[in-house]
Amino acid sequence: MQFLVGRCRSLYGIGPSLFFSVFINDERMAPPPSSLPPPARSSRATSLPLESVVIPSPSKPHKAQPAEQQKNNIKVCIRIRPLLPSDSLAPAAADSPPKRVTRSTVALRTHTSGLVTPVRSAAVSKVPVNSGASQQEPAWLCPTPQTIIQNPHTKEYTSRSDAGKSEICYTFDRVYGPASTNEELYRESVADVVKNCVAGFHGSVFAYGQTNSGKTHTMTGSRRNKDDGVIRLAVEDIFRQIQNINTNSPEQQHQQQREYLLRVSYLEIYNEQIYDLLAPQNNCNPRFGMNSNNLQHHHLPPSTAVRIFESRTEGVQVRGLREEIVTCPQDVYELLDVGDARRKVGSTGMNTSSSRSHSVFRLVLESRASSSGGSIHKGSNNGMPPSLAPSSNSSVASDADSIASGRSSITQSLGTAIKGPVRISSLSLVDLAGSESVKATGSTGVRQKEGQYINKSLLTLGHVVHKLSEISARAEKESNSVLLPPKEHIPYRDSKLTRLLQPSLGGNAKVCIICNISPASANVEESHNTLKFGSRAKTIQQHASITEVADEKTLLRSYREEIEELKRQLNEARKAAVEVSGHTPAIKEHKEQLTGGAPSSDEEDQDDTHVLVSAIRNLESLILKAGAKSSKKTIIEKDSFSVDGMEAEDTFPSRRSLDADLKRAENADSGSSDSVDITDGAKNYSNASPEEDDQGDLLEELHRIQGMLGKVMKKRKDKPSSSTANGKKPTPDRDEEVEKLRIQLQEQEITSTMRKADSSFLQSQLYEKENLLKEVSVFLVALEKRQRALEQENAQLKEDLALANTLIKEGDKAREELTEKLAKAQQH
Ligand SMILES: Nc1ncnc2c1ncn2[C@@H]1O[C@H](COP(=O)(O)OP(=O)(O)OP(=O)(O)O)[C@@H](O)[C@H]1O
Repeated sequence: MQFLVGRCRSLYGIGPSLFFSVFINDERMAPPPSSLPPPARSSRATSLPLESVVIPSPSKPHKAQPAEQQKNNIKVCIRIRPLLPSDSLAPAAADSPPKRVTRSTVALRTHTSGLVTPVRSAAVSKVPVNSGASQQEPAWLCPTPQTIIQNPHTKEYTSRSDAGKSEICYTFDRVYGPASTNEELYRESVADVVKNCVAGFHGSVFAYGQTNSGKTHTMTGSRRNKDDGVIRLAVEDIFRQIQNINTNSPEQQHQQQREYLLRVSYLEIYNEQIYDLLAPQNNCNPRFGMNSNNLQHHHLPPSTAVRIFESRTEGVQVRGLREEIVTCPQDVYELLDVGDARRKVGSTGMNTSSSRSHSVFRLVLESRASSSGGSIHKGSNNGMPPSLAPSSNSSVASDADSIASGRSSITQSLGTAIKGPVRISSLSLVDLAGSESVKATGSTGVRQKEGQYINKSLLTLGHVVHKLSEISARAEKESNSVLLPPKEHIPYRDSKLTRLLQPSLGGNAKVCIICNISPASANVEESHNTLKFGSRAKTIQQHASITEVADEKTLLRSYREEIEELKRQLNEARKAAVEVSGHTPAIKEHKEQLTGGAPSSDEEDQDDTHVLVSAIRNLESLILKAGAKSSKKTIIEKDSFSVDGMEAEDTFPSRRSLDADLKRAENADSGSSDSVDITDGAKNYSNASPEEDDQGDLLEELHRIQGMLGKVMKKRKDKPSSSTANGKKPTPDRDEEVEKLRIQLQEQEITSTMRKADSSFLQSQLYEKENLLKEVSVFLVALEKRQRALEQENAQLKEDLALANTLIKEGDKAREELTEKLAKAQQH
């Protein structure tokens, strides 16, 4: 299995028009590509739209899953946090007079699993329970791992609407008690969504609940206590799963070998504005020099506002949102640190570090079968294609040869693989801000305003869930499967939160909703609301399907093709150089005489080739071999990264080590003053605005290598012949002729390489312009139509006006006549 990664980030979107969703059972695989409908558009991969991140949108109505299966696509679990000392100090609790509730015959037992059960037979003395947190009883009991009931001792805290009911028992997929751990919750409730996501299904995990109920603790965990939250556990799990895919039996291995490309984004919705938590600002790009040590809140620039919009063809998109390509958990953790530090947090009367925004961390996985027939992995280099074999300094020529000879086998095997469908899935991990009452939090001013925005968006989420559950219930009643999108209006557009979550709630994702509740009796009413929300969400029926893209519009494929093209170019250049300068023994001999054994230009050329080979290897190294074990939470950064996966990469090389590797390859050639400025891209990158960055940093990477290729050619052209440099007379005509030929050839190579680079660049430009033109012409047509309609309206209005004027005149005349008549009559 391979793992395809990149060192640059990209803003990048793929419109659903280019997608098709293939309904398949969870266990079954998608139909073969041949049965897939043709792509809506096709173009070179390099001309991908780079300006927006597409939120996977609900698929078009398609054949429905059986209702039972649809229900299983949404899992709801409850988590009760432990009682905190602050619970007794919360304003709501403080507001209510301490009630002397006495225990009678029911005692509680907290099991090691966190389950809290009543022990009915126990004789318990009567003690007040609301006189302090330590003496408080939890307001909730979990008689079974799936049920939750309110502690009968806290009935007086129940709202009037629920008070009449004898015992409200809620049932969920799983209820976690106060002693439960993040890891346990992850393993039992979330891991399945993540597993499915690696298999190609979209997935979403939400933490929902009132403020101070433990959502952030669940999703983010506590670094201080080394207690990872769901997000980190999911990230680690995804990488582990990708690695482990190869550890199956050889037969399965053959079927399952896939390469993956992962990218992440992180946003927050604060006061109904979307902010990019990973946006680089003021040279503070997370990719350059940012590490967890300098992530003090006050050192970080604020996040950047981005825009959400929805088009009929492209679905929900976030324009300007940054996506980072990641190669190992460590990469993701660094980004998470950046985002978490930027997220808006404030102190309220209920929570000293209350999230003031909803956050959405999103991981997109592109994957495809890495070979068809497995030929890509067969060969002499431990089963790897020659181009992926490890190299040493002494094997420059053989490396280049490897690249050359590997070409045919790669293009053969990739020829089919590149054309194969690319599977795209996303995992959204959402930490919602908590609902809060002004009375309970005691918020004023900014905090109060934030609270209003939070409540409003959560209210809309509640409406959406309510509507969806109604639709599902009706469909079930009619024993129909739900067809999406439903015809009824669902108020997704009423808040940014629901617009963003639309694909997860009304789309085709597998969802896990974690409802966090507080154990404090003062919060019983809010907890009931949360449980009701969870119960409703549980009834939603949801499709889950794998999305596969048949055309070229994926980052994965675009990357692959560019690498192949680069290798081809290098191979051509090298072959030509060998033909001219190295392969005629007589010339070689003569040159040796002239140079007296000093390094010849051939050797220098070989050095250049080595630089190129290293550079290409760096690109190639973006294709990582997985399959080896990664030690838990310990991702070792390797200084030099071998691209041979069979040489046991015990871990994923981090983006930083890849960067360093590439830099080394670049620096190896830094002596020349006429060098193509290969660092420009990086400089521009760190200073560029997100919009500028949109223009394909990935391609920049590839073009950089192309630039290096050009540079080597140029150097060869400019370089005086080695014999001259050596102070020996370049007498023989033959040698001059050879030199001349060499120069001519190099010129041709340069021209051809540049042309190819230009052509690919121009092609992408052309495509963009064409698209723009299309949009403009559509707009113009609409405008013209509108103009014609307006002109017609205008003409009609003129006619009406003329008519009205005539009528007025006639009226005036009639009035005058009447006036005259009246005057006459009066005279008489
Ligand atoms: N399972 C748990 N174990 C220990 N402490 C917890 C647990 N869950 C929550 N807490 C603690 O409870 C407090 C509130 O948790 P947290 O900030 O995660 O709540 P929240 O629901 O995210 O609140 P808000 O919506 O205001 O951001 C924190 O001090 C946190 O450490």
